[in-house]
Amino acid sequence: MDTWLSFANLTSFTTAWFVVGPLLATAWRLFSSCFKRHAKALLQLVDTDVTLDIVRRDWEDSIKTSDKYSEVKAYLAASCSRAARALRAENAVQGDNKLVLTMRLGQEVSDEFAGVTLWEGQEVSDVFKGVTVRWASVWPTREDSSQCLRLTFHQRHRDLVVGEYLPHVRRSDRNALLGNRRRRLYTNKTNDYSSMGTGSSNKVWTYIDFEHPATFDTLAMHPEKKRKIMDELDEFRNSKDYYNRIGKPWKRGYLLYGPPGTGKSSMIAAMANYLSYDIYDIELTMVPNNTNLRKLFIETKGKSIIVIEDIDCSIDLTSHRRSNDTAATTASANRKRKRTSEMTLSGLLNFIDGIWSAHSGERIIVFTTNFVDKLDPALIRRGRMDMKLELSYCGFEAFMTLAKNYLDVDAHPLFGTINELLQEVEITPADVAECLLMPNKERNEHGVDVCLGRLIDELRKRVQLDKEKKDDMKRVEEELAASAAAAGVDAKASDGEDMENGRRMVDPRVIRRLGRKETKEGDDKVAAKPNDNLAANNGRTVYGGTVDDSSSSDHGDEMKVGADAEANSETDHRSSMKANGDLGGSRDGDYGDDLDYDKDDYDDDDVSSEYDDDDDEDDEEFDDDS
Ligand SMILES: Nc1ncnc2c1ncn2[C@@H]1O[C@H](COP(=O)(O)OP(=O)(O)OP(=O)(O)O)[C@@H](O)[C@H]1O
Repeated sequence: MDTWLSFANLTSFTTAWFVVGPLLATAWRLFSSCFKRHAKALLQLVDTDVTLDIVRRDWEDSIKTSDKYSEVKAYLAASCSRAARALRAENAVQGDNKLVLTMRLGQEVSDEFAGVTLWEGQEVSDVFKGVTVRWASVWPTREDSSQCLRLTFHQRHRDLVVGEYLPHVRRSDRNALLGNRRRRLYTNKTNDYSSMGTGSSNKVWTYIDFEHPATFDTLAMHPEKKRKIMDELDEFRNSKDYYNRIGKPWKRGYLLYGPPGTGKSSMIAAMANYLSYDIYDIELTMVPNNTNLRKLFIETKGKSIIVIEDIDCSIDLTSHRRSNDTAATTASANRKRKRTSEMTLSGLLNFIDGIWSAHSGERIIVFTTNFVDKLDPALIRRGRMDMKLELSYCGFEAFMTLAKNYLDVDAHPLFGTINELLQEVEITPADVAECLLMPNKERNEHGVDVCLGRLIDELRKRVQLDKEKKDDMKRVEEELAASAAAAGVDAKASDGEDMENGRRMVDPRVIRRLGRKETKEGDDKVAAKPNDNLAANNGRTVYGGTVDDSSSSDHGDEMKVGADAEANSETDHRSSMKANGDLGGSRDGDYGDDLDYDKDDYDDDDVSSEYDDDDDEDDEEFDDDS
């Protein structure tokens, strides 16, 4: 009976459970969803914070760290040393042994603004117009792959934070933010980074501290010119609104040109030190194509100087636009072109002032060259290169700066002599500086006299050599003219043309005739080559393509065979004159037969090995276009 009763109870309980269970479950579901809804509303009443993420990259496949991320990071880095526990030490400006502490990402940091700091453990808040905000650095997680700086603030301050605080952070001057952090000198990595991903390890630039001590004070140039450059730089850095108004990217282009040793690199260093900008020194020959160049430019930051030195050697800036101008193409240029990349002039121009140029705030682009005439006019046209600055030989004003820097003298009885000599000869500031360098052993009361005396000796030597060069030049011209007249060719027709860097080219027909050696008609291929590109340069008679200006201190009494100055097949100028001298007694119209070449110096093997290097275009260059 009991068993039956308990069985009946169990059955009714089970039945009841089957009926009541679902009802209970439904009721619970209703209750919990209702509770959750209200709990959420309740929570919102309690938790009033809003978070705003400043992400490192605006979208997944962005190739650039976003500007706002960099700006906020710089803003935070400036004040982190007071709050963050993980710091990074950077060198302070030169001469200052202190370290600049900046934030290491991954730490909660706080910021102080308007003089009030609320500090609570790791969380110090920035107070802006009485409103407190907090910052944190957030690393990517499995759910969210973006790295960001997270700003937390009360929701009722949303308008103030978004409308005023964030613009304030972004506007803050980076110089003030980074305090006296040392400037950086960036250079491009050598790898092909067009295929790189977007991770932070895939950086296209590497850098070192920029420690060049040149300033406008130490730069030797005319004070007025110097003042003008400094004024322009000041105007540029304060012209953000102006550039916005006229709809131009906030950038400025400088072309620095002049002979080696006249201070182009020193000028760039002085500009960077004056503006407190970083320098990005682009080695164009390491950039395989335009895609890589784009990546490089995009990864530069504002407040920087982008430098491309010796632009004429880095990229072929002439042939694309002047394919017919074969005469200006030299053998060495052709070789360099072979080495260079698929990067083009138009690719470069695109980054100077194309649609890619307008990013990341103010920047200065500087090109340097020793040969301004070689550059494509498109590259240096107005608007693209805002200022073309010639750095030239040392004048008296520039010398005075060097004397002050090197010898600490403002006046000296020898200055008058130096002034006179400087007007007679060309000497670079680098060469003057060399004379004024005072070794330890000379540092006594006569040291200044010794250095100035050394400079005067050097200047006098150059005056004498210049005179000799001019005499030689005159004689060569007379001899060429006489030879040409005898050959029935108008030597003046094309000579005097300034084909390259002031070098005088002589009518190729004269050259061909002068150079022909034991040749039959139509068979002058090898024999004519040594002389095909004879050029007279300041008294030097040069066979081949390029005159190396740096060898001008060799004072010109030389004859060279070869495509460029690296060719060391030099011989005494006098022997070349011998060849020319024999021309005078040559037979009518056939000077080649009478040429008395020194076989050792003009051995065919030497000649052909010189020319083997050249490509077809070189031959074109030497073609007689008559
Ligand atoms: N205008 C100048 N003022 C002060 N120093 C100078 C000047 N020009 C040259 N010098 C001295 O000569 C050295 C070489 O100068 P710098 O490298 O600036 O010349 P550059 O024109 O850039 O030469 P290059 O074309 O060969 O690169 C400098 O370290 C500096 O000591």
